[in-house]
Amino acid sequence: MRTVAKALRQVAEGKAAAQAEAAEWKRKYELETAQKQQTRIKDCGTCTDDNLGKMTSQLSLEAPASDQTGCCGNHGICSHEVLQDEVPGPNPRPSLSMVGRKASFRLSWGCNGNKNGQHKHDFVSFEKGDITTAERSSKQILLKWESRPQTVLFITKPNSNSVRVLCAEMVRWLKEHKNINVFVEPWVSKELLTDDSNNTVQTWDNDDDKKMLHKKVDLIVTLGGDGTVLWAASLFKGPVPPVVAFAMGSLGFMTPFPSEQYRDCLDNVLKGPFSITLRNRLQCHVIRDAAKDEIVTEEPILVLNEVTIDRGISSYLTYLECYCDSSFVTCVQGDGLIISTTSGSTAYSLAAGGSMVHPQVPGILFTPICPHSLSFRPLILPEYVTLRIQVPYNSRGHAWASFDGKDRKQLAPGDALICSISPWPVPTACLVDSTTDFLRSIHEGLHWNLRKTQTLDGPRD
Ligand SMILES: NC(=O)c1ccc[n+]([C@@H]2O[C@H](COP(=O)([O-])OP(=O)(O)OC[C@H]3O[C@@H](n4cnc5c(N)ncnc54)[C@H](O)[C@@H]3O)[C@@H](O)[C@H]2O)c1
Ligand SMILES: Nc1ncnc2c1ncn2[C@@H]1O[C@H](COP(=O)(O)OP(=O)(O)OP(=O)(O)O)[C@@H](O)[C@H]1O
Repeated sequence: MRTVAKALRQVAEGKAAAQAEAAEWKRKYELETAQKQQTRIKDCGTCTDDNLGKMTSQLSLEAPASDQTGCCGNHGICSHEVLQDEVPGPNPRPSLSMVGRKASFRLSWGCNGNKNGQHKHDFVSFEKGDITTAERSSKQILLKWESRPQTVLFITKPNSNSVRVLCAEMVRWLKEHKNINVFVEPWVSKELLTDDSNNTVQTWDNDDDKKMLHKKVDLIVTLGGDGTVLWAASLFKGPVPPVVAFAMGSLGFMTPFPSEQYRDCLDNVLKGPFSITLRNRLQCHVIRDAAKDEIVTEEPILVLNEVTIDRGISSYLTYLECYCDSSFVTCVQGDGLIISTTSGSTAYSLAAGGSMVHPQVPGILFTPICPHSLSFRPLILPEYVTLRIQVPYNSRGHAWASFDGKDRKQLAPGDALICSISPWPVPTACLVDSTTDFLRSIHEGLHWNLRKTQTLDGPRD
């Protein structure tokens, strides 16, 4: 019996290794294709130092010659790609014809007093108004507008009267005092219209328009808690415009801006420059055993916090085989496994015993949920790896994957989940800077290491 089990395991491992290799080649091919198709950075030498110029030699930005103007900065990546106004067709839809040009901006390293940019280690590339990052910057990133932002998308927590009232007030202020175009979700436009607060907000009426939001929106404003930030990010399957998250929830780990000071906060952001945290996301592919030979089985799912694979309603232990690139990591036997971003390190992963990690630390957290083993400690893996979580053929039950706590998908024996860092981070505006905001949130949100101070009286050395 043991020999048979060993043989079964060897077959499963062999198959899994082959699948891992196939998954890795597919990922590399997709990444290379995406880089070739996307952009080419030409003649941007004045805004990058030699080091950066070498690293960005493979990437380039195709900006139409007529739009290409001289670089304006010395320590950042500029793009002068400005999207053409939509030319109204025979019956132009208001949401299309009213949108002006998308603002362009420059990302630079906020090194204190250092003028020659020698701190630049990794780079952030800016392509056609979309922020992508192949590596992580090791310094505070600043966003500086190169043209005035004109369009703001509001994402609000549902079923909250205070949020609805504030949203209507902010929309009115932005339109009357800042001449900003406002987009809202379809259900919000109905509320604002019934409120008659300001019936010239724009929305979308189909998925094609929704997919093009990142080409029209300069800034996202969220009114709610962390879940509203997660929801806002989930609307963007590719590049995400900068997010300004106002705190209207209970915890507010990713919502640093006080809602009562929205005028000053938005003034500062619209004027710029302002600090941003590039929050990496995980892109997850479900590979069905039945469709293992097809190149792509299901749409990738992007998560800002984590993807969990658990036993769902099954009363059996989960049994998951985990691979990192093509190396076998371990078998998880317990309630499940959390694969988390550093932003999600203070969420479910923390509750399951994982570490709290600064959101700018490049990494992927690997945290078991109630493992039935005394020695299974959480891991933090590099951000450049691809993880494959396989439900083995000899697993007693199915597993369930959930993405940022939602959209559960059942995984049958033989199915696998492939996870890697997405090239589309969520750029969130900082109230102060990435580190100050992170420390404030663990102090105020989680009361981290809050302890009475020992008094002076008592024994001495
Ligand atoms: N046992 C747990 O701690 C547990 C269980 C399920 C889900 N969650 C978390 O809830 C998230 C979904 O959030 P939601 O608001 O949609 O659901 P929700 O309304 O159930 O809120 C869950 C709580 O997690 C907090 N939270 C969310 N993201 C966070 C982050 N990055 N850092 C610190 N706290 C965070 C929220 O503020 C909220 O208080 C999931 O991604 C998961 O991380 C936690
Ligand atoms: N615009 C939206 N449309 C649909 N669902 C949303 C939207 N905004 C937020 N949600 C969902 O509503 C839930 C609650 O949102 P959120 O977490 O922001 O508020 P909260 O729970 O009151 O605050 P906290 O998370 O700080 O406790 C989340 O699960 C989130 O996914």
